[in-house]
Amino acid sequence: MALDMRTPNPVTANRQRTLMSSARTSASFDSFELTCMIYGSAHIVKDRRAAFERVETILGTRDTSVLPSNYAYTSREDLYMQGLTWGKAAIEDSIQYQHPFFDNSTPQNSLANSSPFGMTRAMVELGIQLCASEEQKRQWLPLFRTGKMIGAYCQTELGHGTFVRGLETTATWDPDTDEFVIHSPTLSSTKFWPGALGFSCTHALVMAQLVVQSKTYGPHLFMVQLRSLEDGTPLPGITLGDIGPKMSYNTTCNGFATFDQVHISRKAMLMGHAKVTSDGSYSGSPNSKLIYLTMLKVRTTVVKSAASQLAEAVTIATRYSVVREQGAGAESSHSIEKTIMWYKSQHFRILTIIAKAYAILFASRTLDAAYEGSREEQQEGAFTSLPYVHGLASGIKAWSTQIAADGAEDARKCCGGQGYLSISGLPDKVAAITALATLEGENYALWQQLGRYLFKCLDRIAENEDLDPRMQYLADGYIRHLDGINTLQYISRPCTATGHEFLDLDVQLSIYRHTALRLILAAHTALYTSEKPYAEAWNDNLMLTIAAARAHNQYTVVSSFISHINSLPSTTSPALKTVLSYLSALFALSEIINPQSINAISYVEDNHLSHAQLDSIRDVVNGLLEQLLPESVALTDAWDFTDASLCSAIGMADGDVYETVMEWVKQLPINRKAWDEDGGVFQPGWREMVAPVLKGKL
Ligand SMILES: Cc1cc2nc3c(=O)[nH]c(=O)nc-3n(C[C@H](O)[C@H](O)[C@H](O)COP(=O)(O)OP(=O)(O)OC[C@H]3O[C@@H](n4cnc5c(N)ncnc54)[C@H](O)[C@@H]3O)c2cc1C
Repeated sequence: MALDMRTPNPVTANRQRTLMSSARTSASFDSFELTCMIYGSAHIVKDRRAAFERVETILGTRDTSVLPSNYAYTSREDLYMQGLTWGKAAIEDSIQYQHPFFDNSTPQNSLANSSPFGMTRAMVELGIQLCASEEQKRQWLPLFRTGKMIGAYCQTELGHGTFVRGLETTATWDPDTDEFVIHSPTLSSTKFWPGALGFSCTHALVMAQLVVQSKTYGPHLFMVQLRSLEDGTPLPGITLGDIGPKMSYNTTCNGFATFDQVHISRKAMLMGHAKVTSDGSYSGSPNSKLIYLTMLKVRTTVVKSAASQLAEAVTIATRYSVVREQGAGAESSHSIEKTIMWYKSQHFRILTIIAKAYAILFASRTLDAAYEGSREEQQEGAFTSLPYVHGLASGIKAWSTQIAADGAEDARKCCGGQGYLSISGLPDKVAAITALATLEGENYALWQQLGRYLFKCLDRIAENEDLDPRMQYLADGYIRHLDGINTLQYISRPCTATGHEFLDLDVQLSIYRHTALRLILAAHTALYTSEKPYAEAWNDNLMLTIAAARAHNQYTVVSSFISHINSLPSTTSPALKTVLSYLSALFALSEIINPQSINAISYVEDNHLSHAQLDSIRDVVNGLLEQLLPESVALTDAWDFTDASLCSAIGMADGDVYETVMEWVKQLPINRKAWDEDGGVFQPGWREMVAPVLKGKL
């Protein structure tokens, strides 16, 4: 007997479709207006939709009744070939139609480096733009932009990731040939992890220790050809391979590379900042941090990706939650089943995750603006705002990727058993988001970088020196005492708000400001009053430093959310403004009362908020949840994800969960073989393993 594989996706109304439709129509605002706000304009939304439609049509993924191939064919080789297939479709579309939609993210809304072609745009072209000379840009950019060269960004080694200065690969200038020799001197210097390095790229930007006339100048970037452009084989002296299956990102070939005395032209060193001339003289970069500009810029992209990937996960969970029904148990008066969204715990989890996705989106805009401002300043040869931007990017990247990973995992749990199915799309999305906490600056290293910047600000305040204007709240927050080592003092003003006053944005900001000022000074004092050597004192106080950095970041993020809402264009509809301001308040207040938020305890540990005030905040949050419940589906629809890109049997826009789950499950190769060939049982397993057990032939 064969399973019916051709069940069409029913278009007739079923209960789930009806529930979805009413959840969607309950919104008070037009989700398209929010879509335009997310992506920039109606024109961009139209072009973006067209790009997705073209690529999804080529890939054949728009027919959602067909089981997506990534759930059917899952070997290492299969997944890599699928990544090549959709990566090729995306890059060809971008080149033909000259658009940026797949520059930093894939047709599945994942970060572009999960495509074998993705590193070219996302990091290599960027590295060239930021670190190469004008001549080098003219030479390389057109080749990468037209697909004539495919890139990887090779920094991490088997032995070193976070500690970039500890990289061991060397680039030694050879005076006899006026070339650099790229070499891997140890096993631990093997380049390990770079996306596309395994089998897809032709060239790589390689981070190596520059050695000129026996002097080491630290890590610099070099353009190295790795493979023959004719047949893809590695060039002499270079060994390349794949690093194997990963939690996610299996559609690309993260790889390893070793170099055995590989000669490259001197002009292959990226010489936009530091230079080596033909007589072996070295001139350094005007600012030592410029070598890391590519990573800084990519961090801004990672933050945007964290927002959209979290939005993807919560879109699936929201859609499932408004169509999935469960009763509350025999002892409950709710004998009639309710959609799971009705239960307050689900309602709280889903809506706070939605709020976090928007908080990250708006924080990313603040970061982008600061980054662009700093770039303009750098074009004029000034670097004064670079430390601020570096601190800002460190905090927002570490925070956003952590809450996106935690939020996506909770969104998955919100879908119960079905969320554990691969075909829900959630396991892979959760695993992909988790990588963001590690790549482009490991989060715990980044918290420390922000902490270091904050302490420098406090030192400047103590010395009565100017701060970046965006850090003025620190200068305003402390009183200077000119005697003793602890020269700064924070005078705390207790929070006096009650009831609905917590909806006041200034009240919310003042709570966050108080906590930041208190924790930054506490960490600074602990560090500077320690009698241990600095490195030991730093390590002893690391958790205080991280708490301080997190508190400052929370203040920045809440300020950014509020200021974006305050500066919405005058054309924004009142309904949308209201919904976004509720969302901002939900974000700010739920972080304080939710015991699962990392910082929750810091808002109450000094009694700045009393027990009664916490109860008031809980009431206000409950009110916000009620207001926002009818908006849930529209708030996630606004991200404009296609069904094909969500690739989720339980997250279809039309709510058709059960039909899709069963259609896809029936098409799994293991079921097809069992039903089409073996009479409803998987014969190899039954014959060789189950039957002998049954027949006692152990
Ligand atoms: C999906 C993915 C794609 C990647 N793509 C690329 C790529 O294209 N190119 C590339 O070059 N690399 C790539 N990487 C590698 C990535 O950049 C590194 O994994 C990252 O920099 C972290 O380094 P590590 O793995 O050596 O971790 P480690 O530095 O060994 O960190 C391990 C643990 O030690 C802790 N730790 C380390 N140092 C400190 C410290 N000073 N203080 C406190 N705690 C510390 C960290 O917090 C972490 O918990 C990729 C990684 C992933 C997961």
